[in-house]
Amino acid sequence: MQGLPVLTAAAMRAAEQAAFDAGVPEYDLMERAGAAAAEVIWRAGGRRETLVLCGPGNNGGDGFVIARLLRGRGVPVRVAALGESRTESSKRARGAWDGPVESLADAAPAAQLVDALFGTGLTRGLDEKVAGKLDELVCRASLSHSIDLPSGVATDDGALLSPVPHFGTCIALGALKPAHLLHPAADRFDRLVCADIGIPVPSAIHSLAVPDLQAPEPEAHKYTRGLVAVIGGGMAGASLLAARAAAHSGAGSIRHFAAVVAGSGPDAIVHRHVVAPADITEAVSDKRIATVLVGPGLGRDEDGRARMEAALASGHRIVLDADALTLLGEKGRDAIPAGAILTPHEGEFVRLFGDLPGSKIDRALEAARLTQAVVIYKGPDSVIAAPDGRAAVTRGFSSWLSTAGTGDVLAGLAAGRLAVTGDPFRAACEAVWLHGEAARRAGPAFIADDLIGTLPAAIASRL
Ligand SMILES: NC(=O)C1=CN([C@@H]2O[C@H](COP(=O)(O)OP(=O)(O)OC[C@H]3O[C@@H](n4cnc5c(N)ncnc54)[C@H](OP(=O)(O)O)[C@@H]3O)[C@@H](O)[C@H]2O)[C@@H](O)CC1
Ligand SMILES: [K+]
Repeated sequence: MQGLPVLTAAAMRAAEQAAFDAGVPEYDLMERAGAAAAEVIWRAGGRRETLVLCGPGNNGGDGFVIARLLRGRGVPVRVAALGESRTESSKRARGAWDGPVESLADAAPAAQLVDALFGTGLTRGLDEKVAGKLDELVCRASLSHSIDLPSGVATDDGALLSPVPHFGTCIALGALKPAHLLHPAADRFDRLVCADIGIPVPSAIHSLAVPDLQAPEPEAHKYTRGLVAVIGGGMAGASLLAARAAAHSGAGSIRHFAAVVAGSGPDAIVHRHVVAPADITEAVSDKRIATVLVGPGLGRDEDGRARMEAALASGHRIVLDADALTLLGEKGRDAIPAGAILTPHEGEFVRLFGDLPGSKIDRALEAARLTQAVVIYKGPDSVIAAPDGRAAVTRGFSSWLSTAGTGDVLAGLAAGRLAVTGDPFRAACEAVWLHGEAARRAGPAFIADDLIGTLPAAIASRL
């Protein structure tokens, strides 16, 4: 279950170099990249009048190849360049274009715009005039495509180095780059297409794959399918929401221990009103428990702390969320057991790990390495990172997920899938995907409870 590989600029250059070393002529790669991108543009735009903007590097070289191939298909194409071509391959591609080359500053808009100004070689923001001209031309086109990356984004962390217009399509070449998935760059285009350029692109980082799920074995019973214990505190609504998500995750049996009496929940969940933290110890001593979830509705007081300690001491596989993460931030992350799943949002992440350097992917991977836990670093671009260096990054999930209680649902799903699979990274990836798919099916303006209702259909779609 792998998504598309994600490579940094340096990793992509290394993959290209390996191809050159294996005998692939350098210019061939540019022709392949240009041909793959031209195909995508042709399918979208047909014979629409097209303006291709070409920068000084190899991204610009791709642009010249695209222009030539589209013209060969009868598309009326104009080319506008930002200065001279500086690399050998881009000079060759420019030489093979036998039409005129306008200057970018003077270029008039066209119905279709192709941005081949800068790709992975961009090291600083675009000049104000260039950024302004690009914005104008993109806004005046009815179709716009950025080649490899929208010009102005930082390849490796998704930052905007200068203002970047909003493109219709981004055509990634050879592999995804972090900026295709990480915000704010990932929000600068609607549609993402990854064009194959025929070279191996090895990476431990992928876009989040659509999972393959299995129905229970014929001999399965409620314990073999996984018993999840959800430990709540004084705010039983949050832990009940998590328990309900776990109950619809595929796990076989759910127990919910809250310090206060929860509102009505499905009778299939065993609810127990457990007030004294010592009684939590007894409640989680059942050897049949596959996974413990602690955090949603826990509270950050002494009582919450004692309940979390009891959960940690149980020795079961554990998912730590919400208040448990904040309490661990105070207690020290050494208390996190190896093999746990952590589900921090931005604030909880910083409280636990401080200001780690690098992209969101780098930070998630470092957090996973430090704790030997699987980290679901939540946000519009959630990153799931494993201690062994694997990571999966989401794209395009519903922005309606930014509502109260959805984190509790995700935590319950993670606990449920961990109980089913016994594999923290796989469970975390499946949970995040199911959460996003349940949200897609719930449509706009849903509340967290609605996700419980769409979960069975989300699961059914992957059986
Ligand atoms: N390698 C391959 O074979 C293949 C690569 N492929 C393609 O190559 C792309 C990477 O190409 P690339 O490395 O040449 O970098 P690119 O993004 O074109 O720009 C670098 C140039 O821009 C300049 N520059 C930077 N910032 C600037 C600024 N703000 N304002 C002005 N100038 C600025 C910088 O100059 P310098 O920083 O040295 O001053 C340099 O001249 C990649 O995304 C993909 O599209 C595909 O064809 C597949 C085969
Ligand atoms: K570009």
